[in-house]
Amino acid sequence: MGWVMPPAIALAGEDGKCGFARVAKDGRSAATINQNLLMDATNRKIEAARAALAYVENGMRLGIGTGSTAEEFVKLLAEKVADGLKVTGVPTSERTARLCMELGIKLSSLEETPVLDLAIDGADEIDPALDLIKGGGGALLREKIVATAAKRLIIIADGSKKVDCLGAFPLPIEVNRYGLEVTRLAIRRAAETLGLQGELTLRSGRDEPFVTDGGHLILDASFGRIPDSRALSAALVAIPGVVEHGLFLGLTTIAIIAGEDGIDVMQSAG
Ligand SMILES: O=C(CO)[C@H](O)[C@H](O)COP(=O)(O)O
Repeated sequence: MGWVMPPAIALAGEDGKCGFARVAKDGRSAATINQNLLMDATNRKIEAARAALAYVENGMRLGIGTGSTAEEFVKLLAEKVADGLKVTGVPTSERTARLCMELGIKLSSLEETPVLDLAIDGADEIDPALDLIKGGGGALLREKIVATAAKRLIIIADGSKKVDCLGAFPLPIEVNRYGLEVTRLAIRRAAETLGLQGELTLRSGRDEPFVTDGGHLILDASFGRIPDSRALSAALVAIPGVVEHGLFLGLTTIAIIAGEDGIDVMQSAG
């Protein structure tokens, strides 16, 4: 599951000051407004997913992402499949595989289908160069392998995912269980060398701690701002206990972002 949290809302209090109040000036409760914000975000995810469908052609080998936005895409894709579209999907997680199977989308594996025409996935953050933070749903390793197997990667998201600089969303780092504390220290040292500081939190889940489809753990790194994502990426992959990290650099072909003013389609310069 992605980090789908309603943003905290600042409502006008009785004294007219901006602050958190239980009832807005127009009488709507915070719960109602939060519900509406969630609905807006969901509708935008659906619109981005619908726009991505236009890139799917009959016979395609398709990488299928993980998370709430990717799931909206899966539901729309399943409708097209029911109408006769033929695609072969390669899922990026067990969760996505289950949904595809429930909805009748034919699946394959990367062993059988190592080259994909297109991958479609969500993201936690997207910067102006279309570099990403991914892995809020814990599927970053398979997502990155699938994205790399695909000739094109289309990212679908609602406008809240757009950032000027990556890093406000905690960076997921998938690590081996063995030597966890050694790896944590090595990540901290590597980050500090690059001027980055912040908590490295072991992700918890229904099973404690959260365990990825590959059987690994996730450390979420709250750096706040990552000015040089390429240097951080290189430093992280050099640490033996790091399996993969959620910086997706230079992989995105197109980002489809649904915001307040409609859909923005951004193409990578590369
Ligand atoms: O990287 C991911 C999963 O590992 C997701 O694509 C990312 O977390 C976005 O999720 P959502 O669409 O639910 O906001």
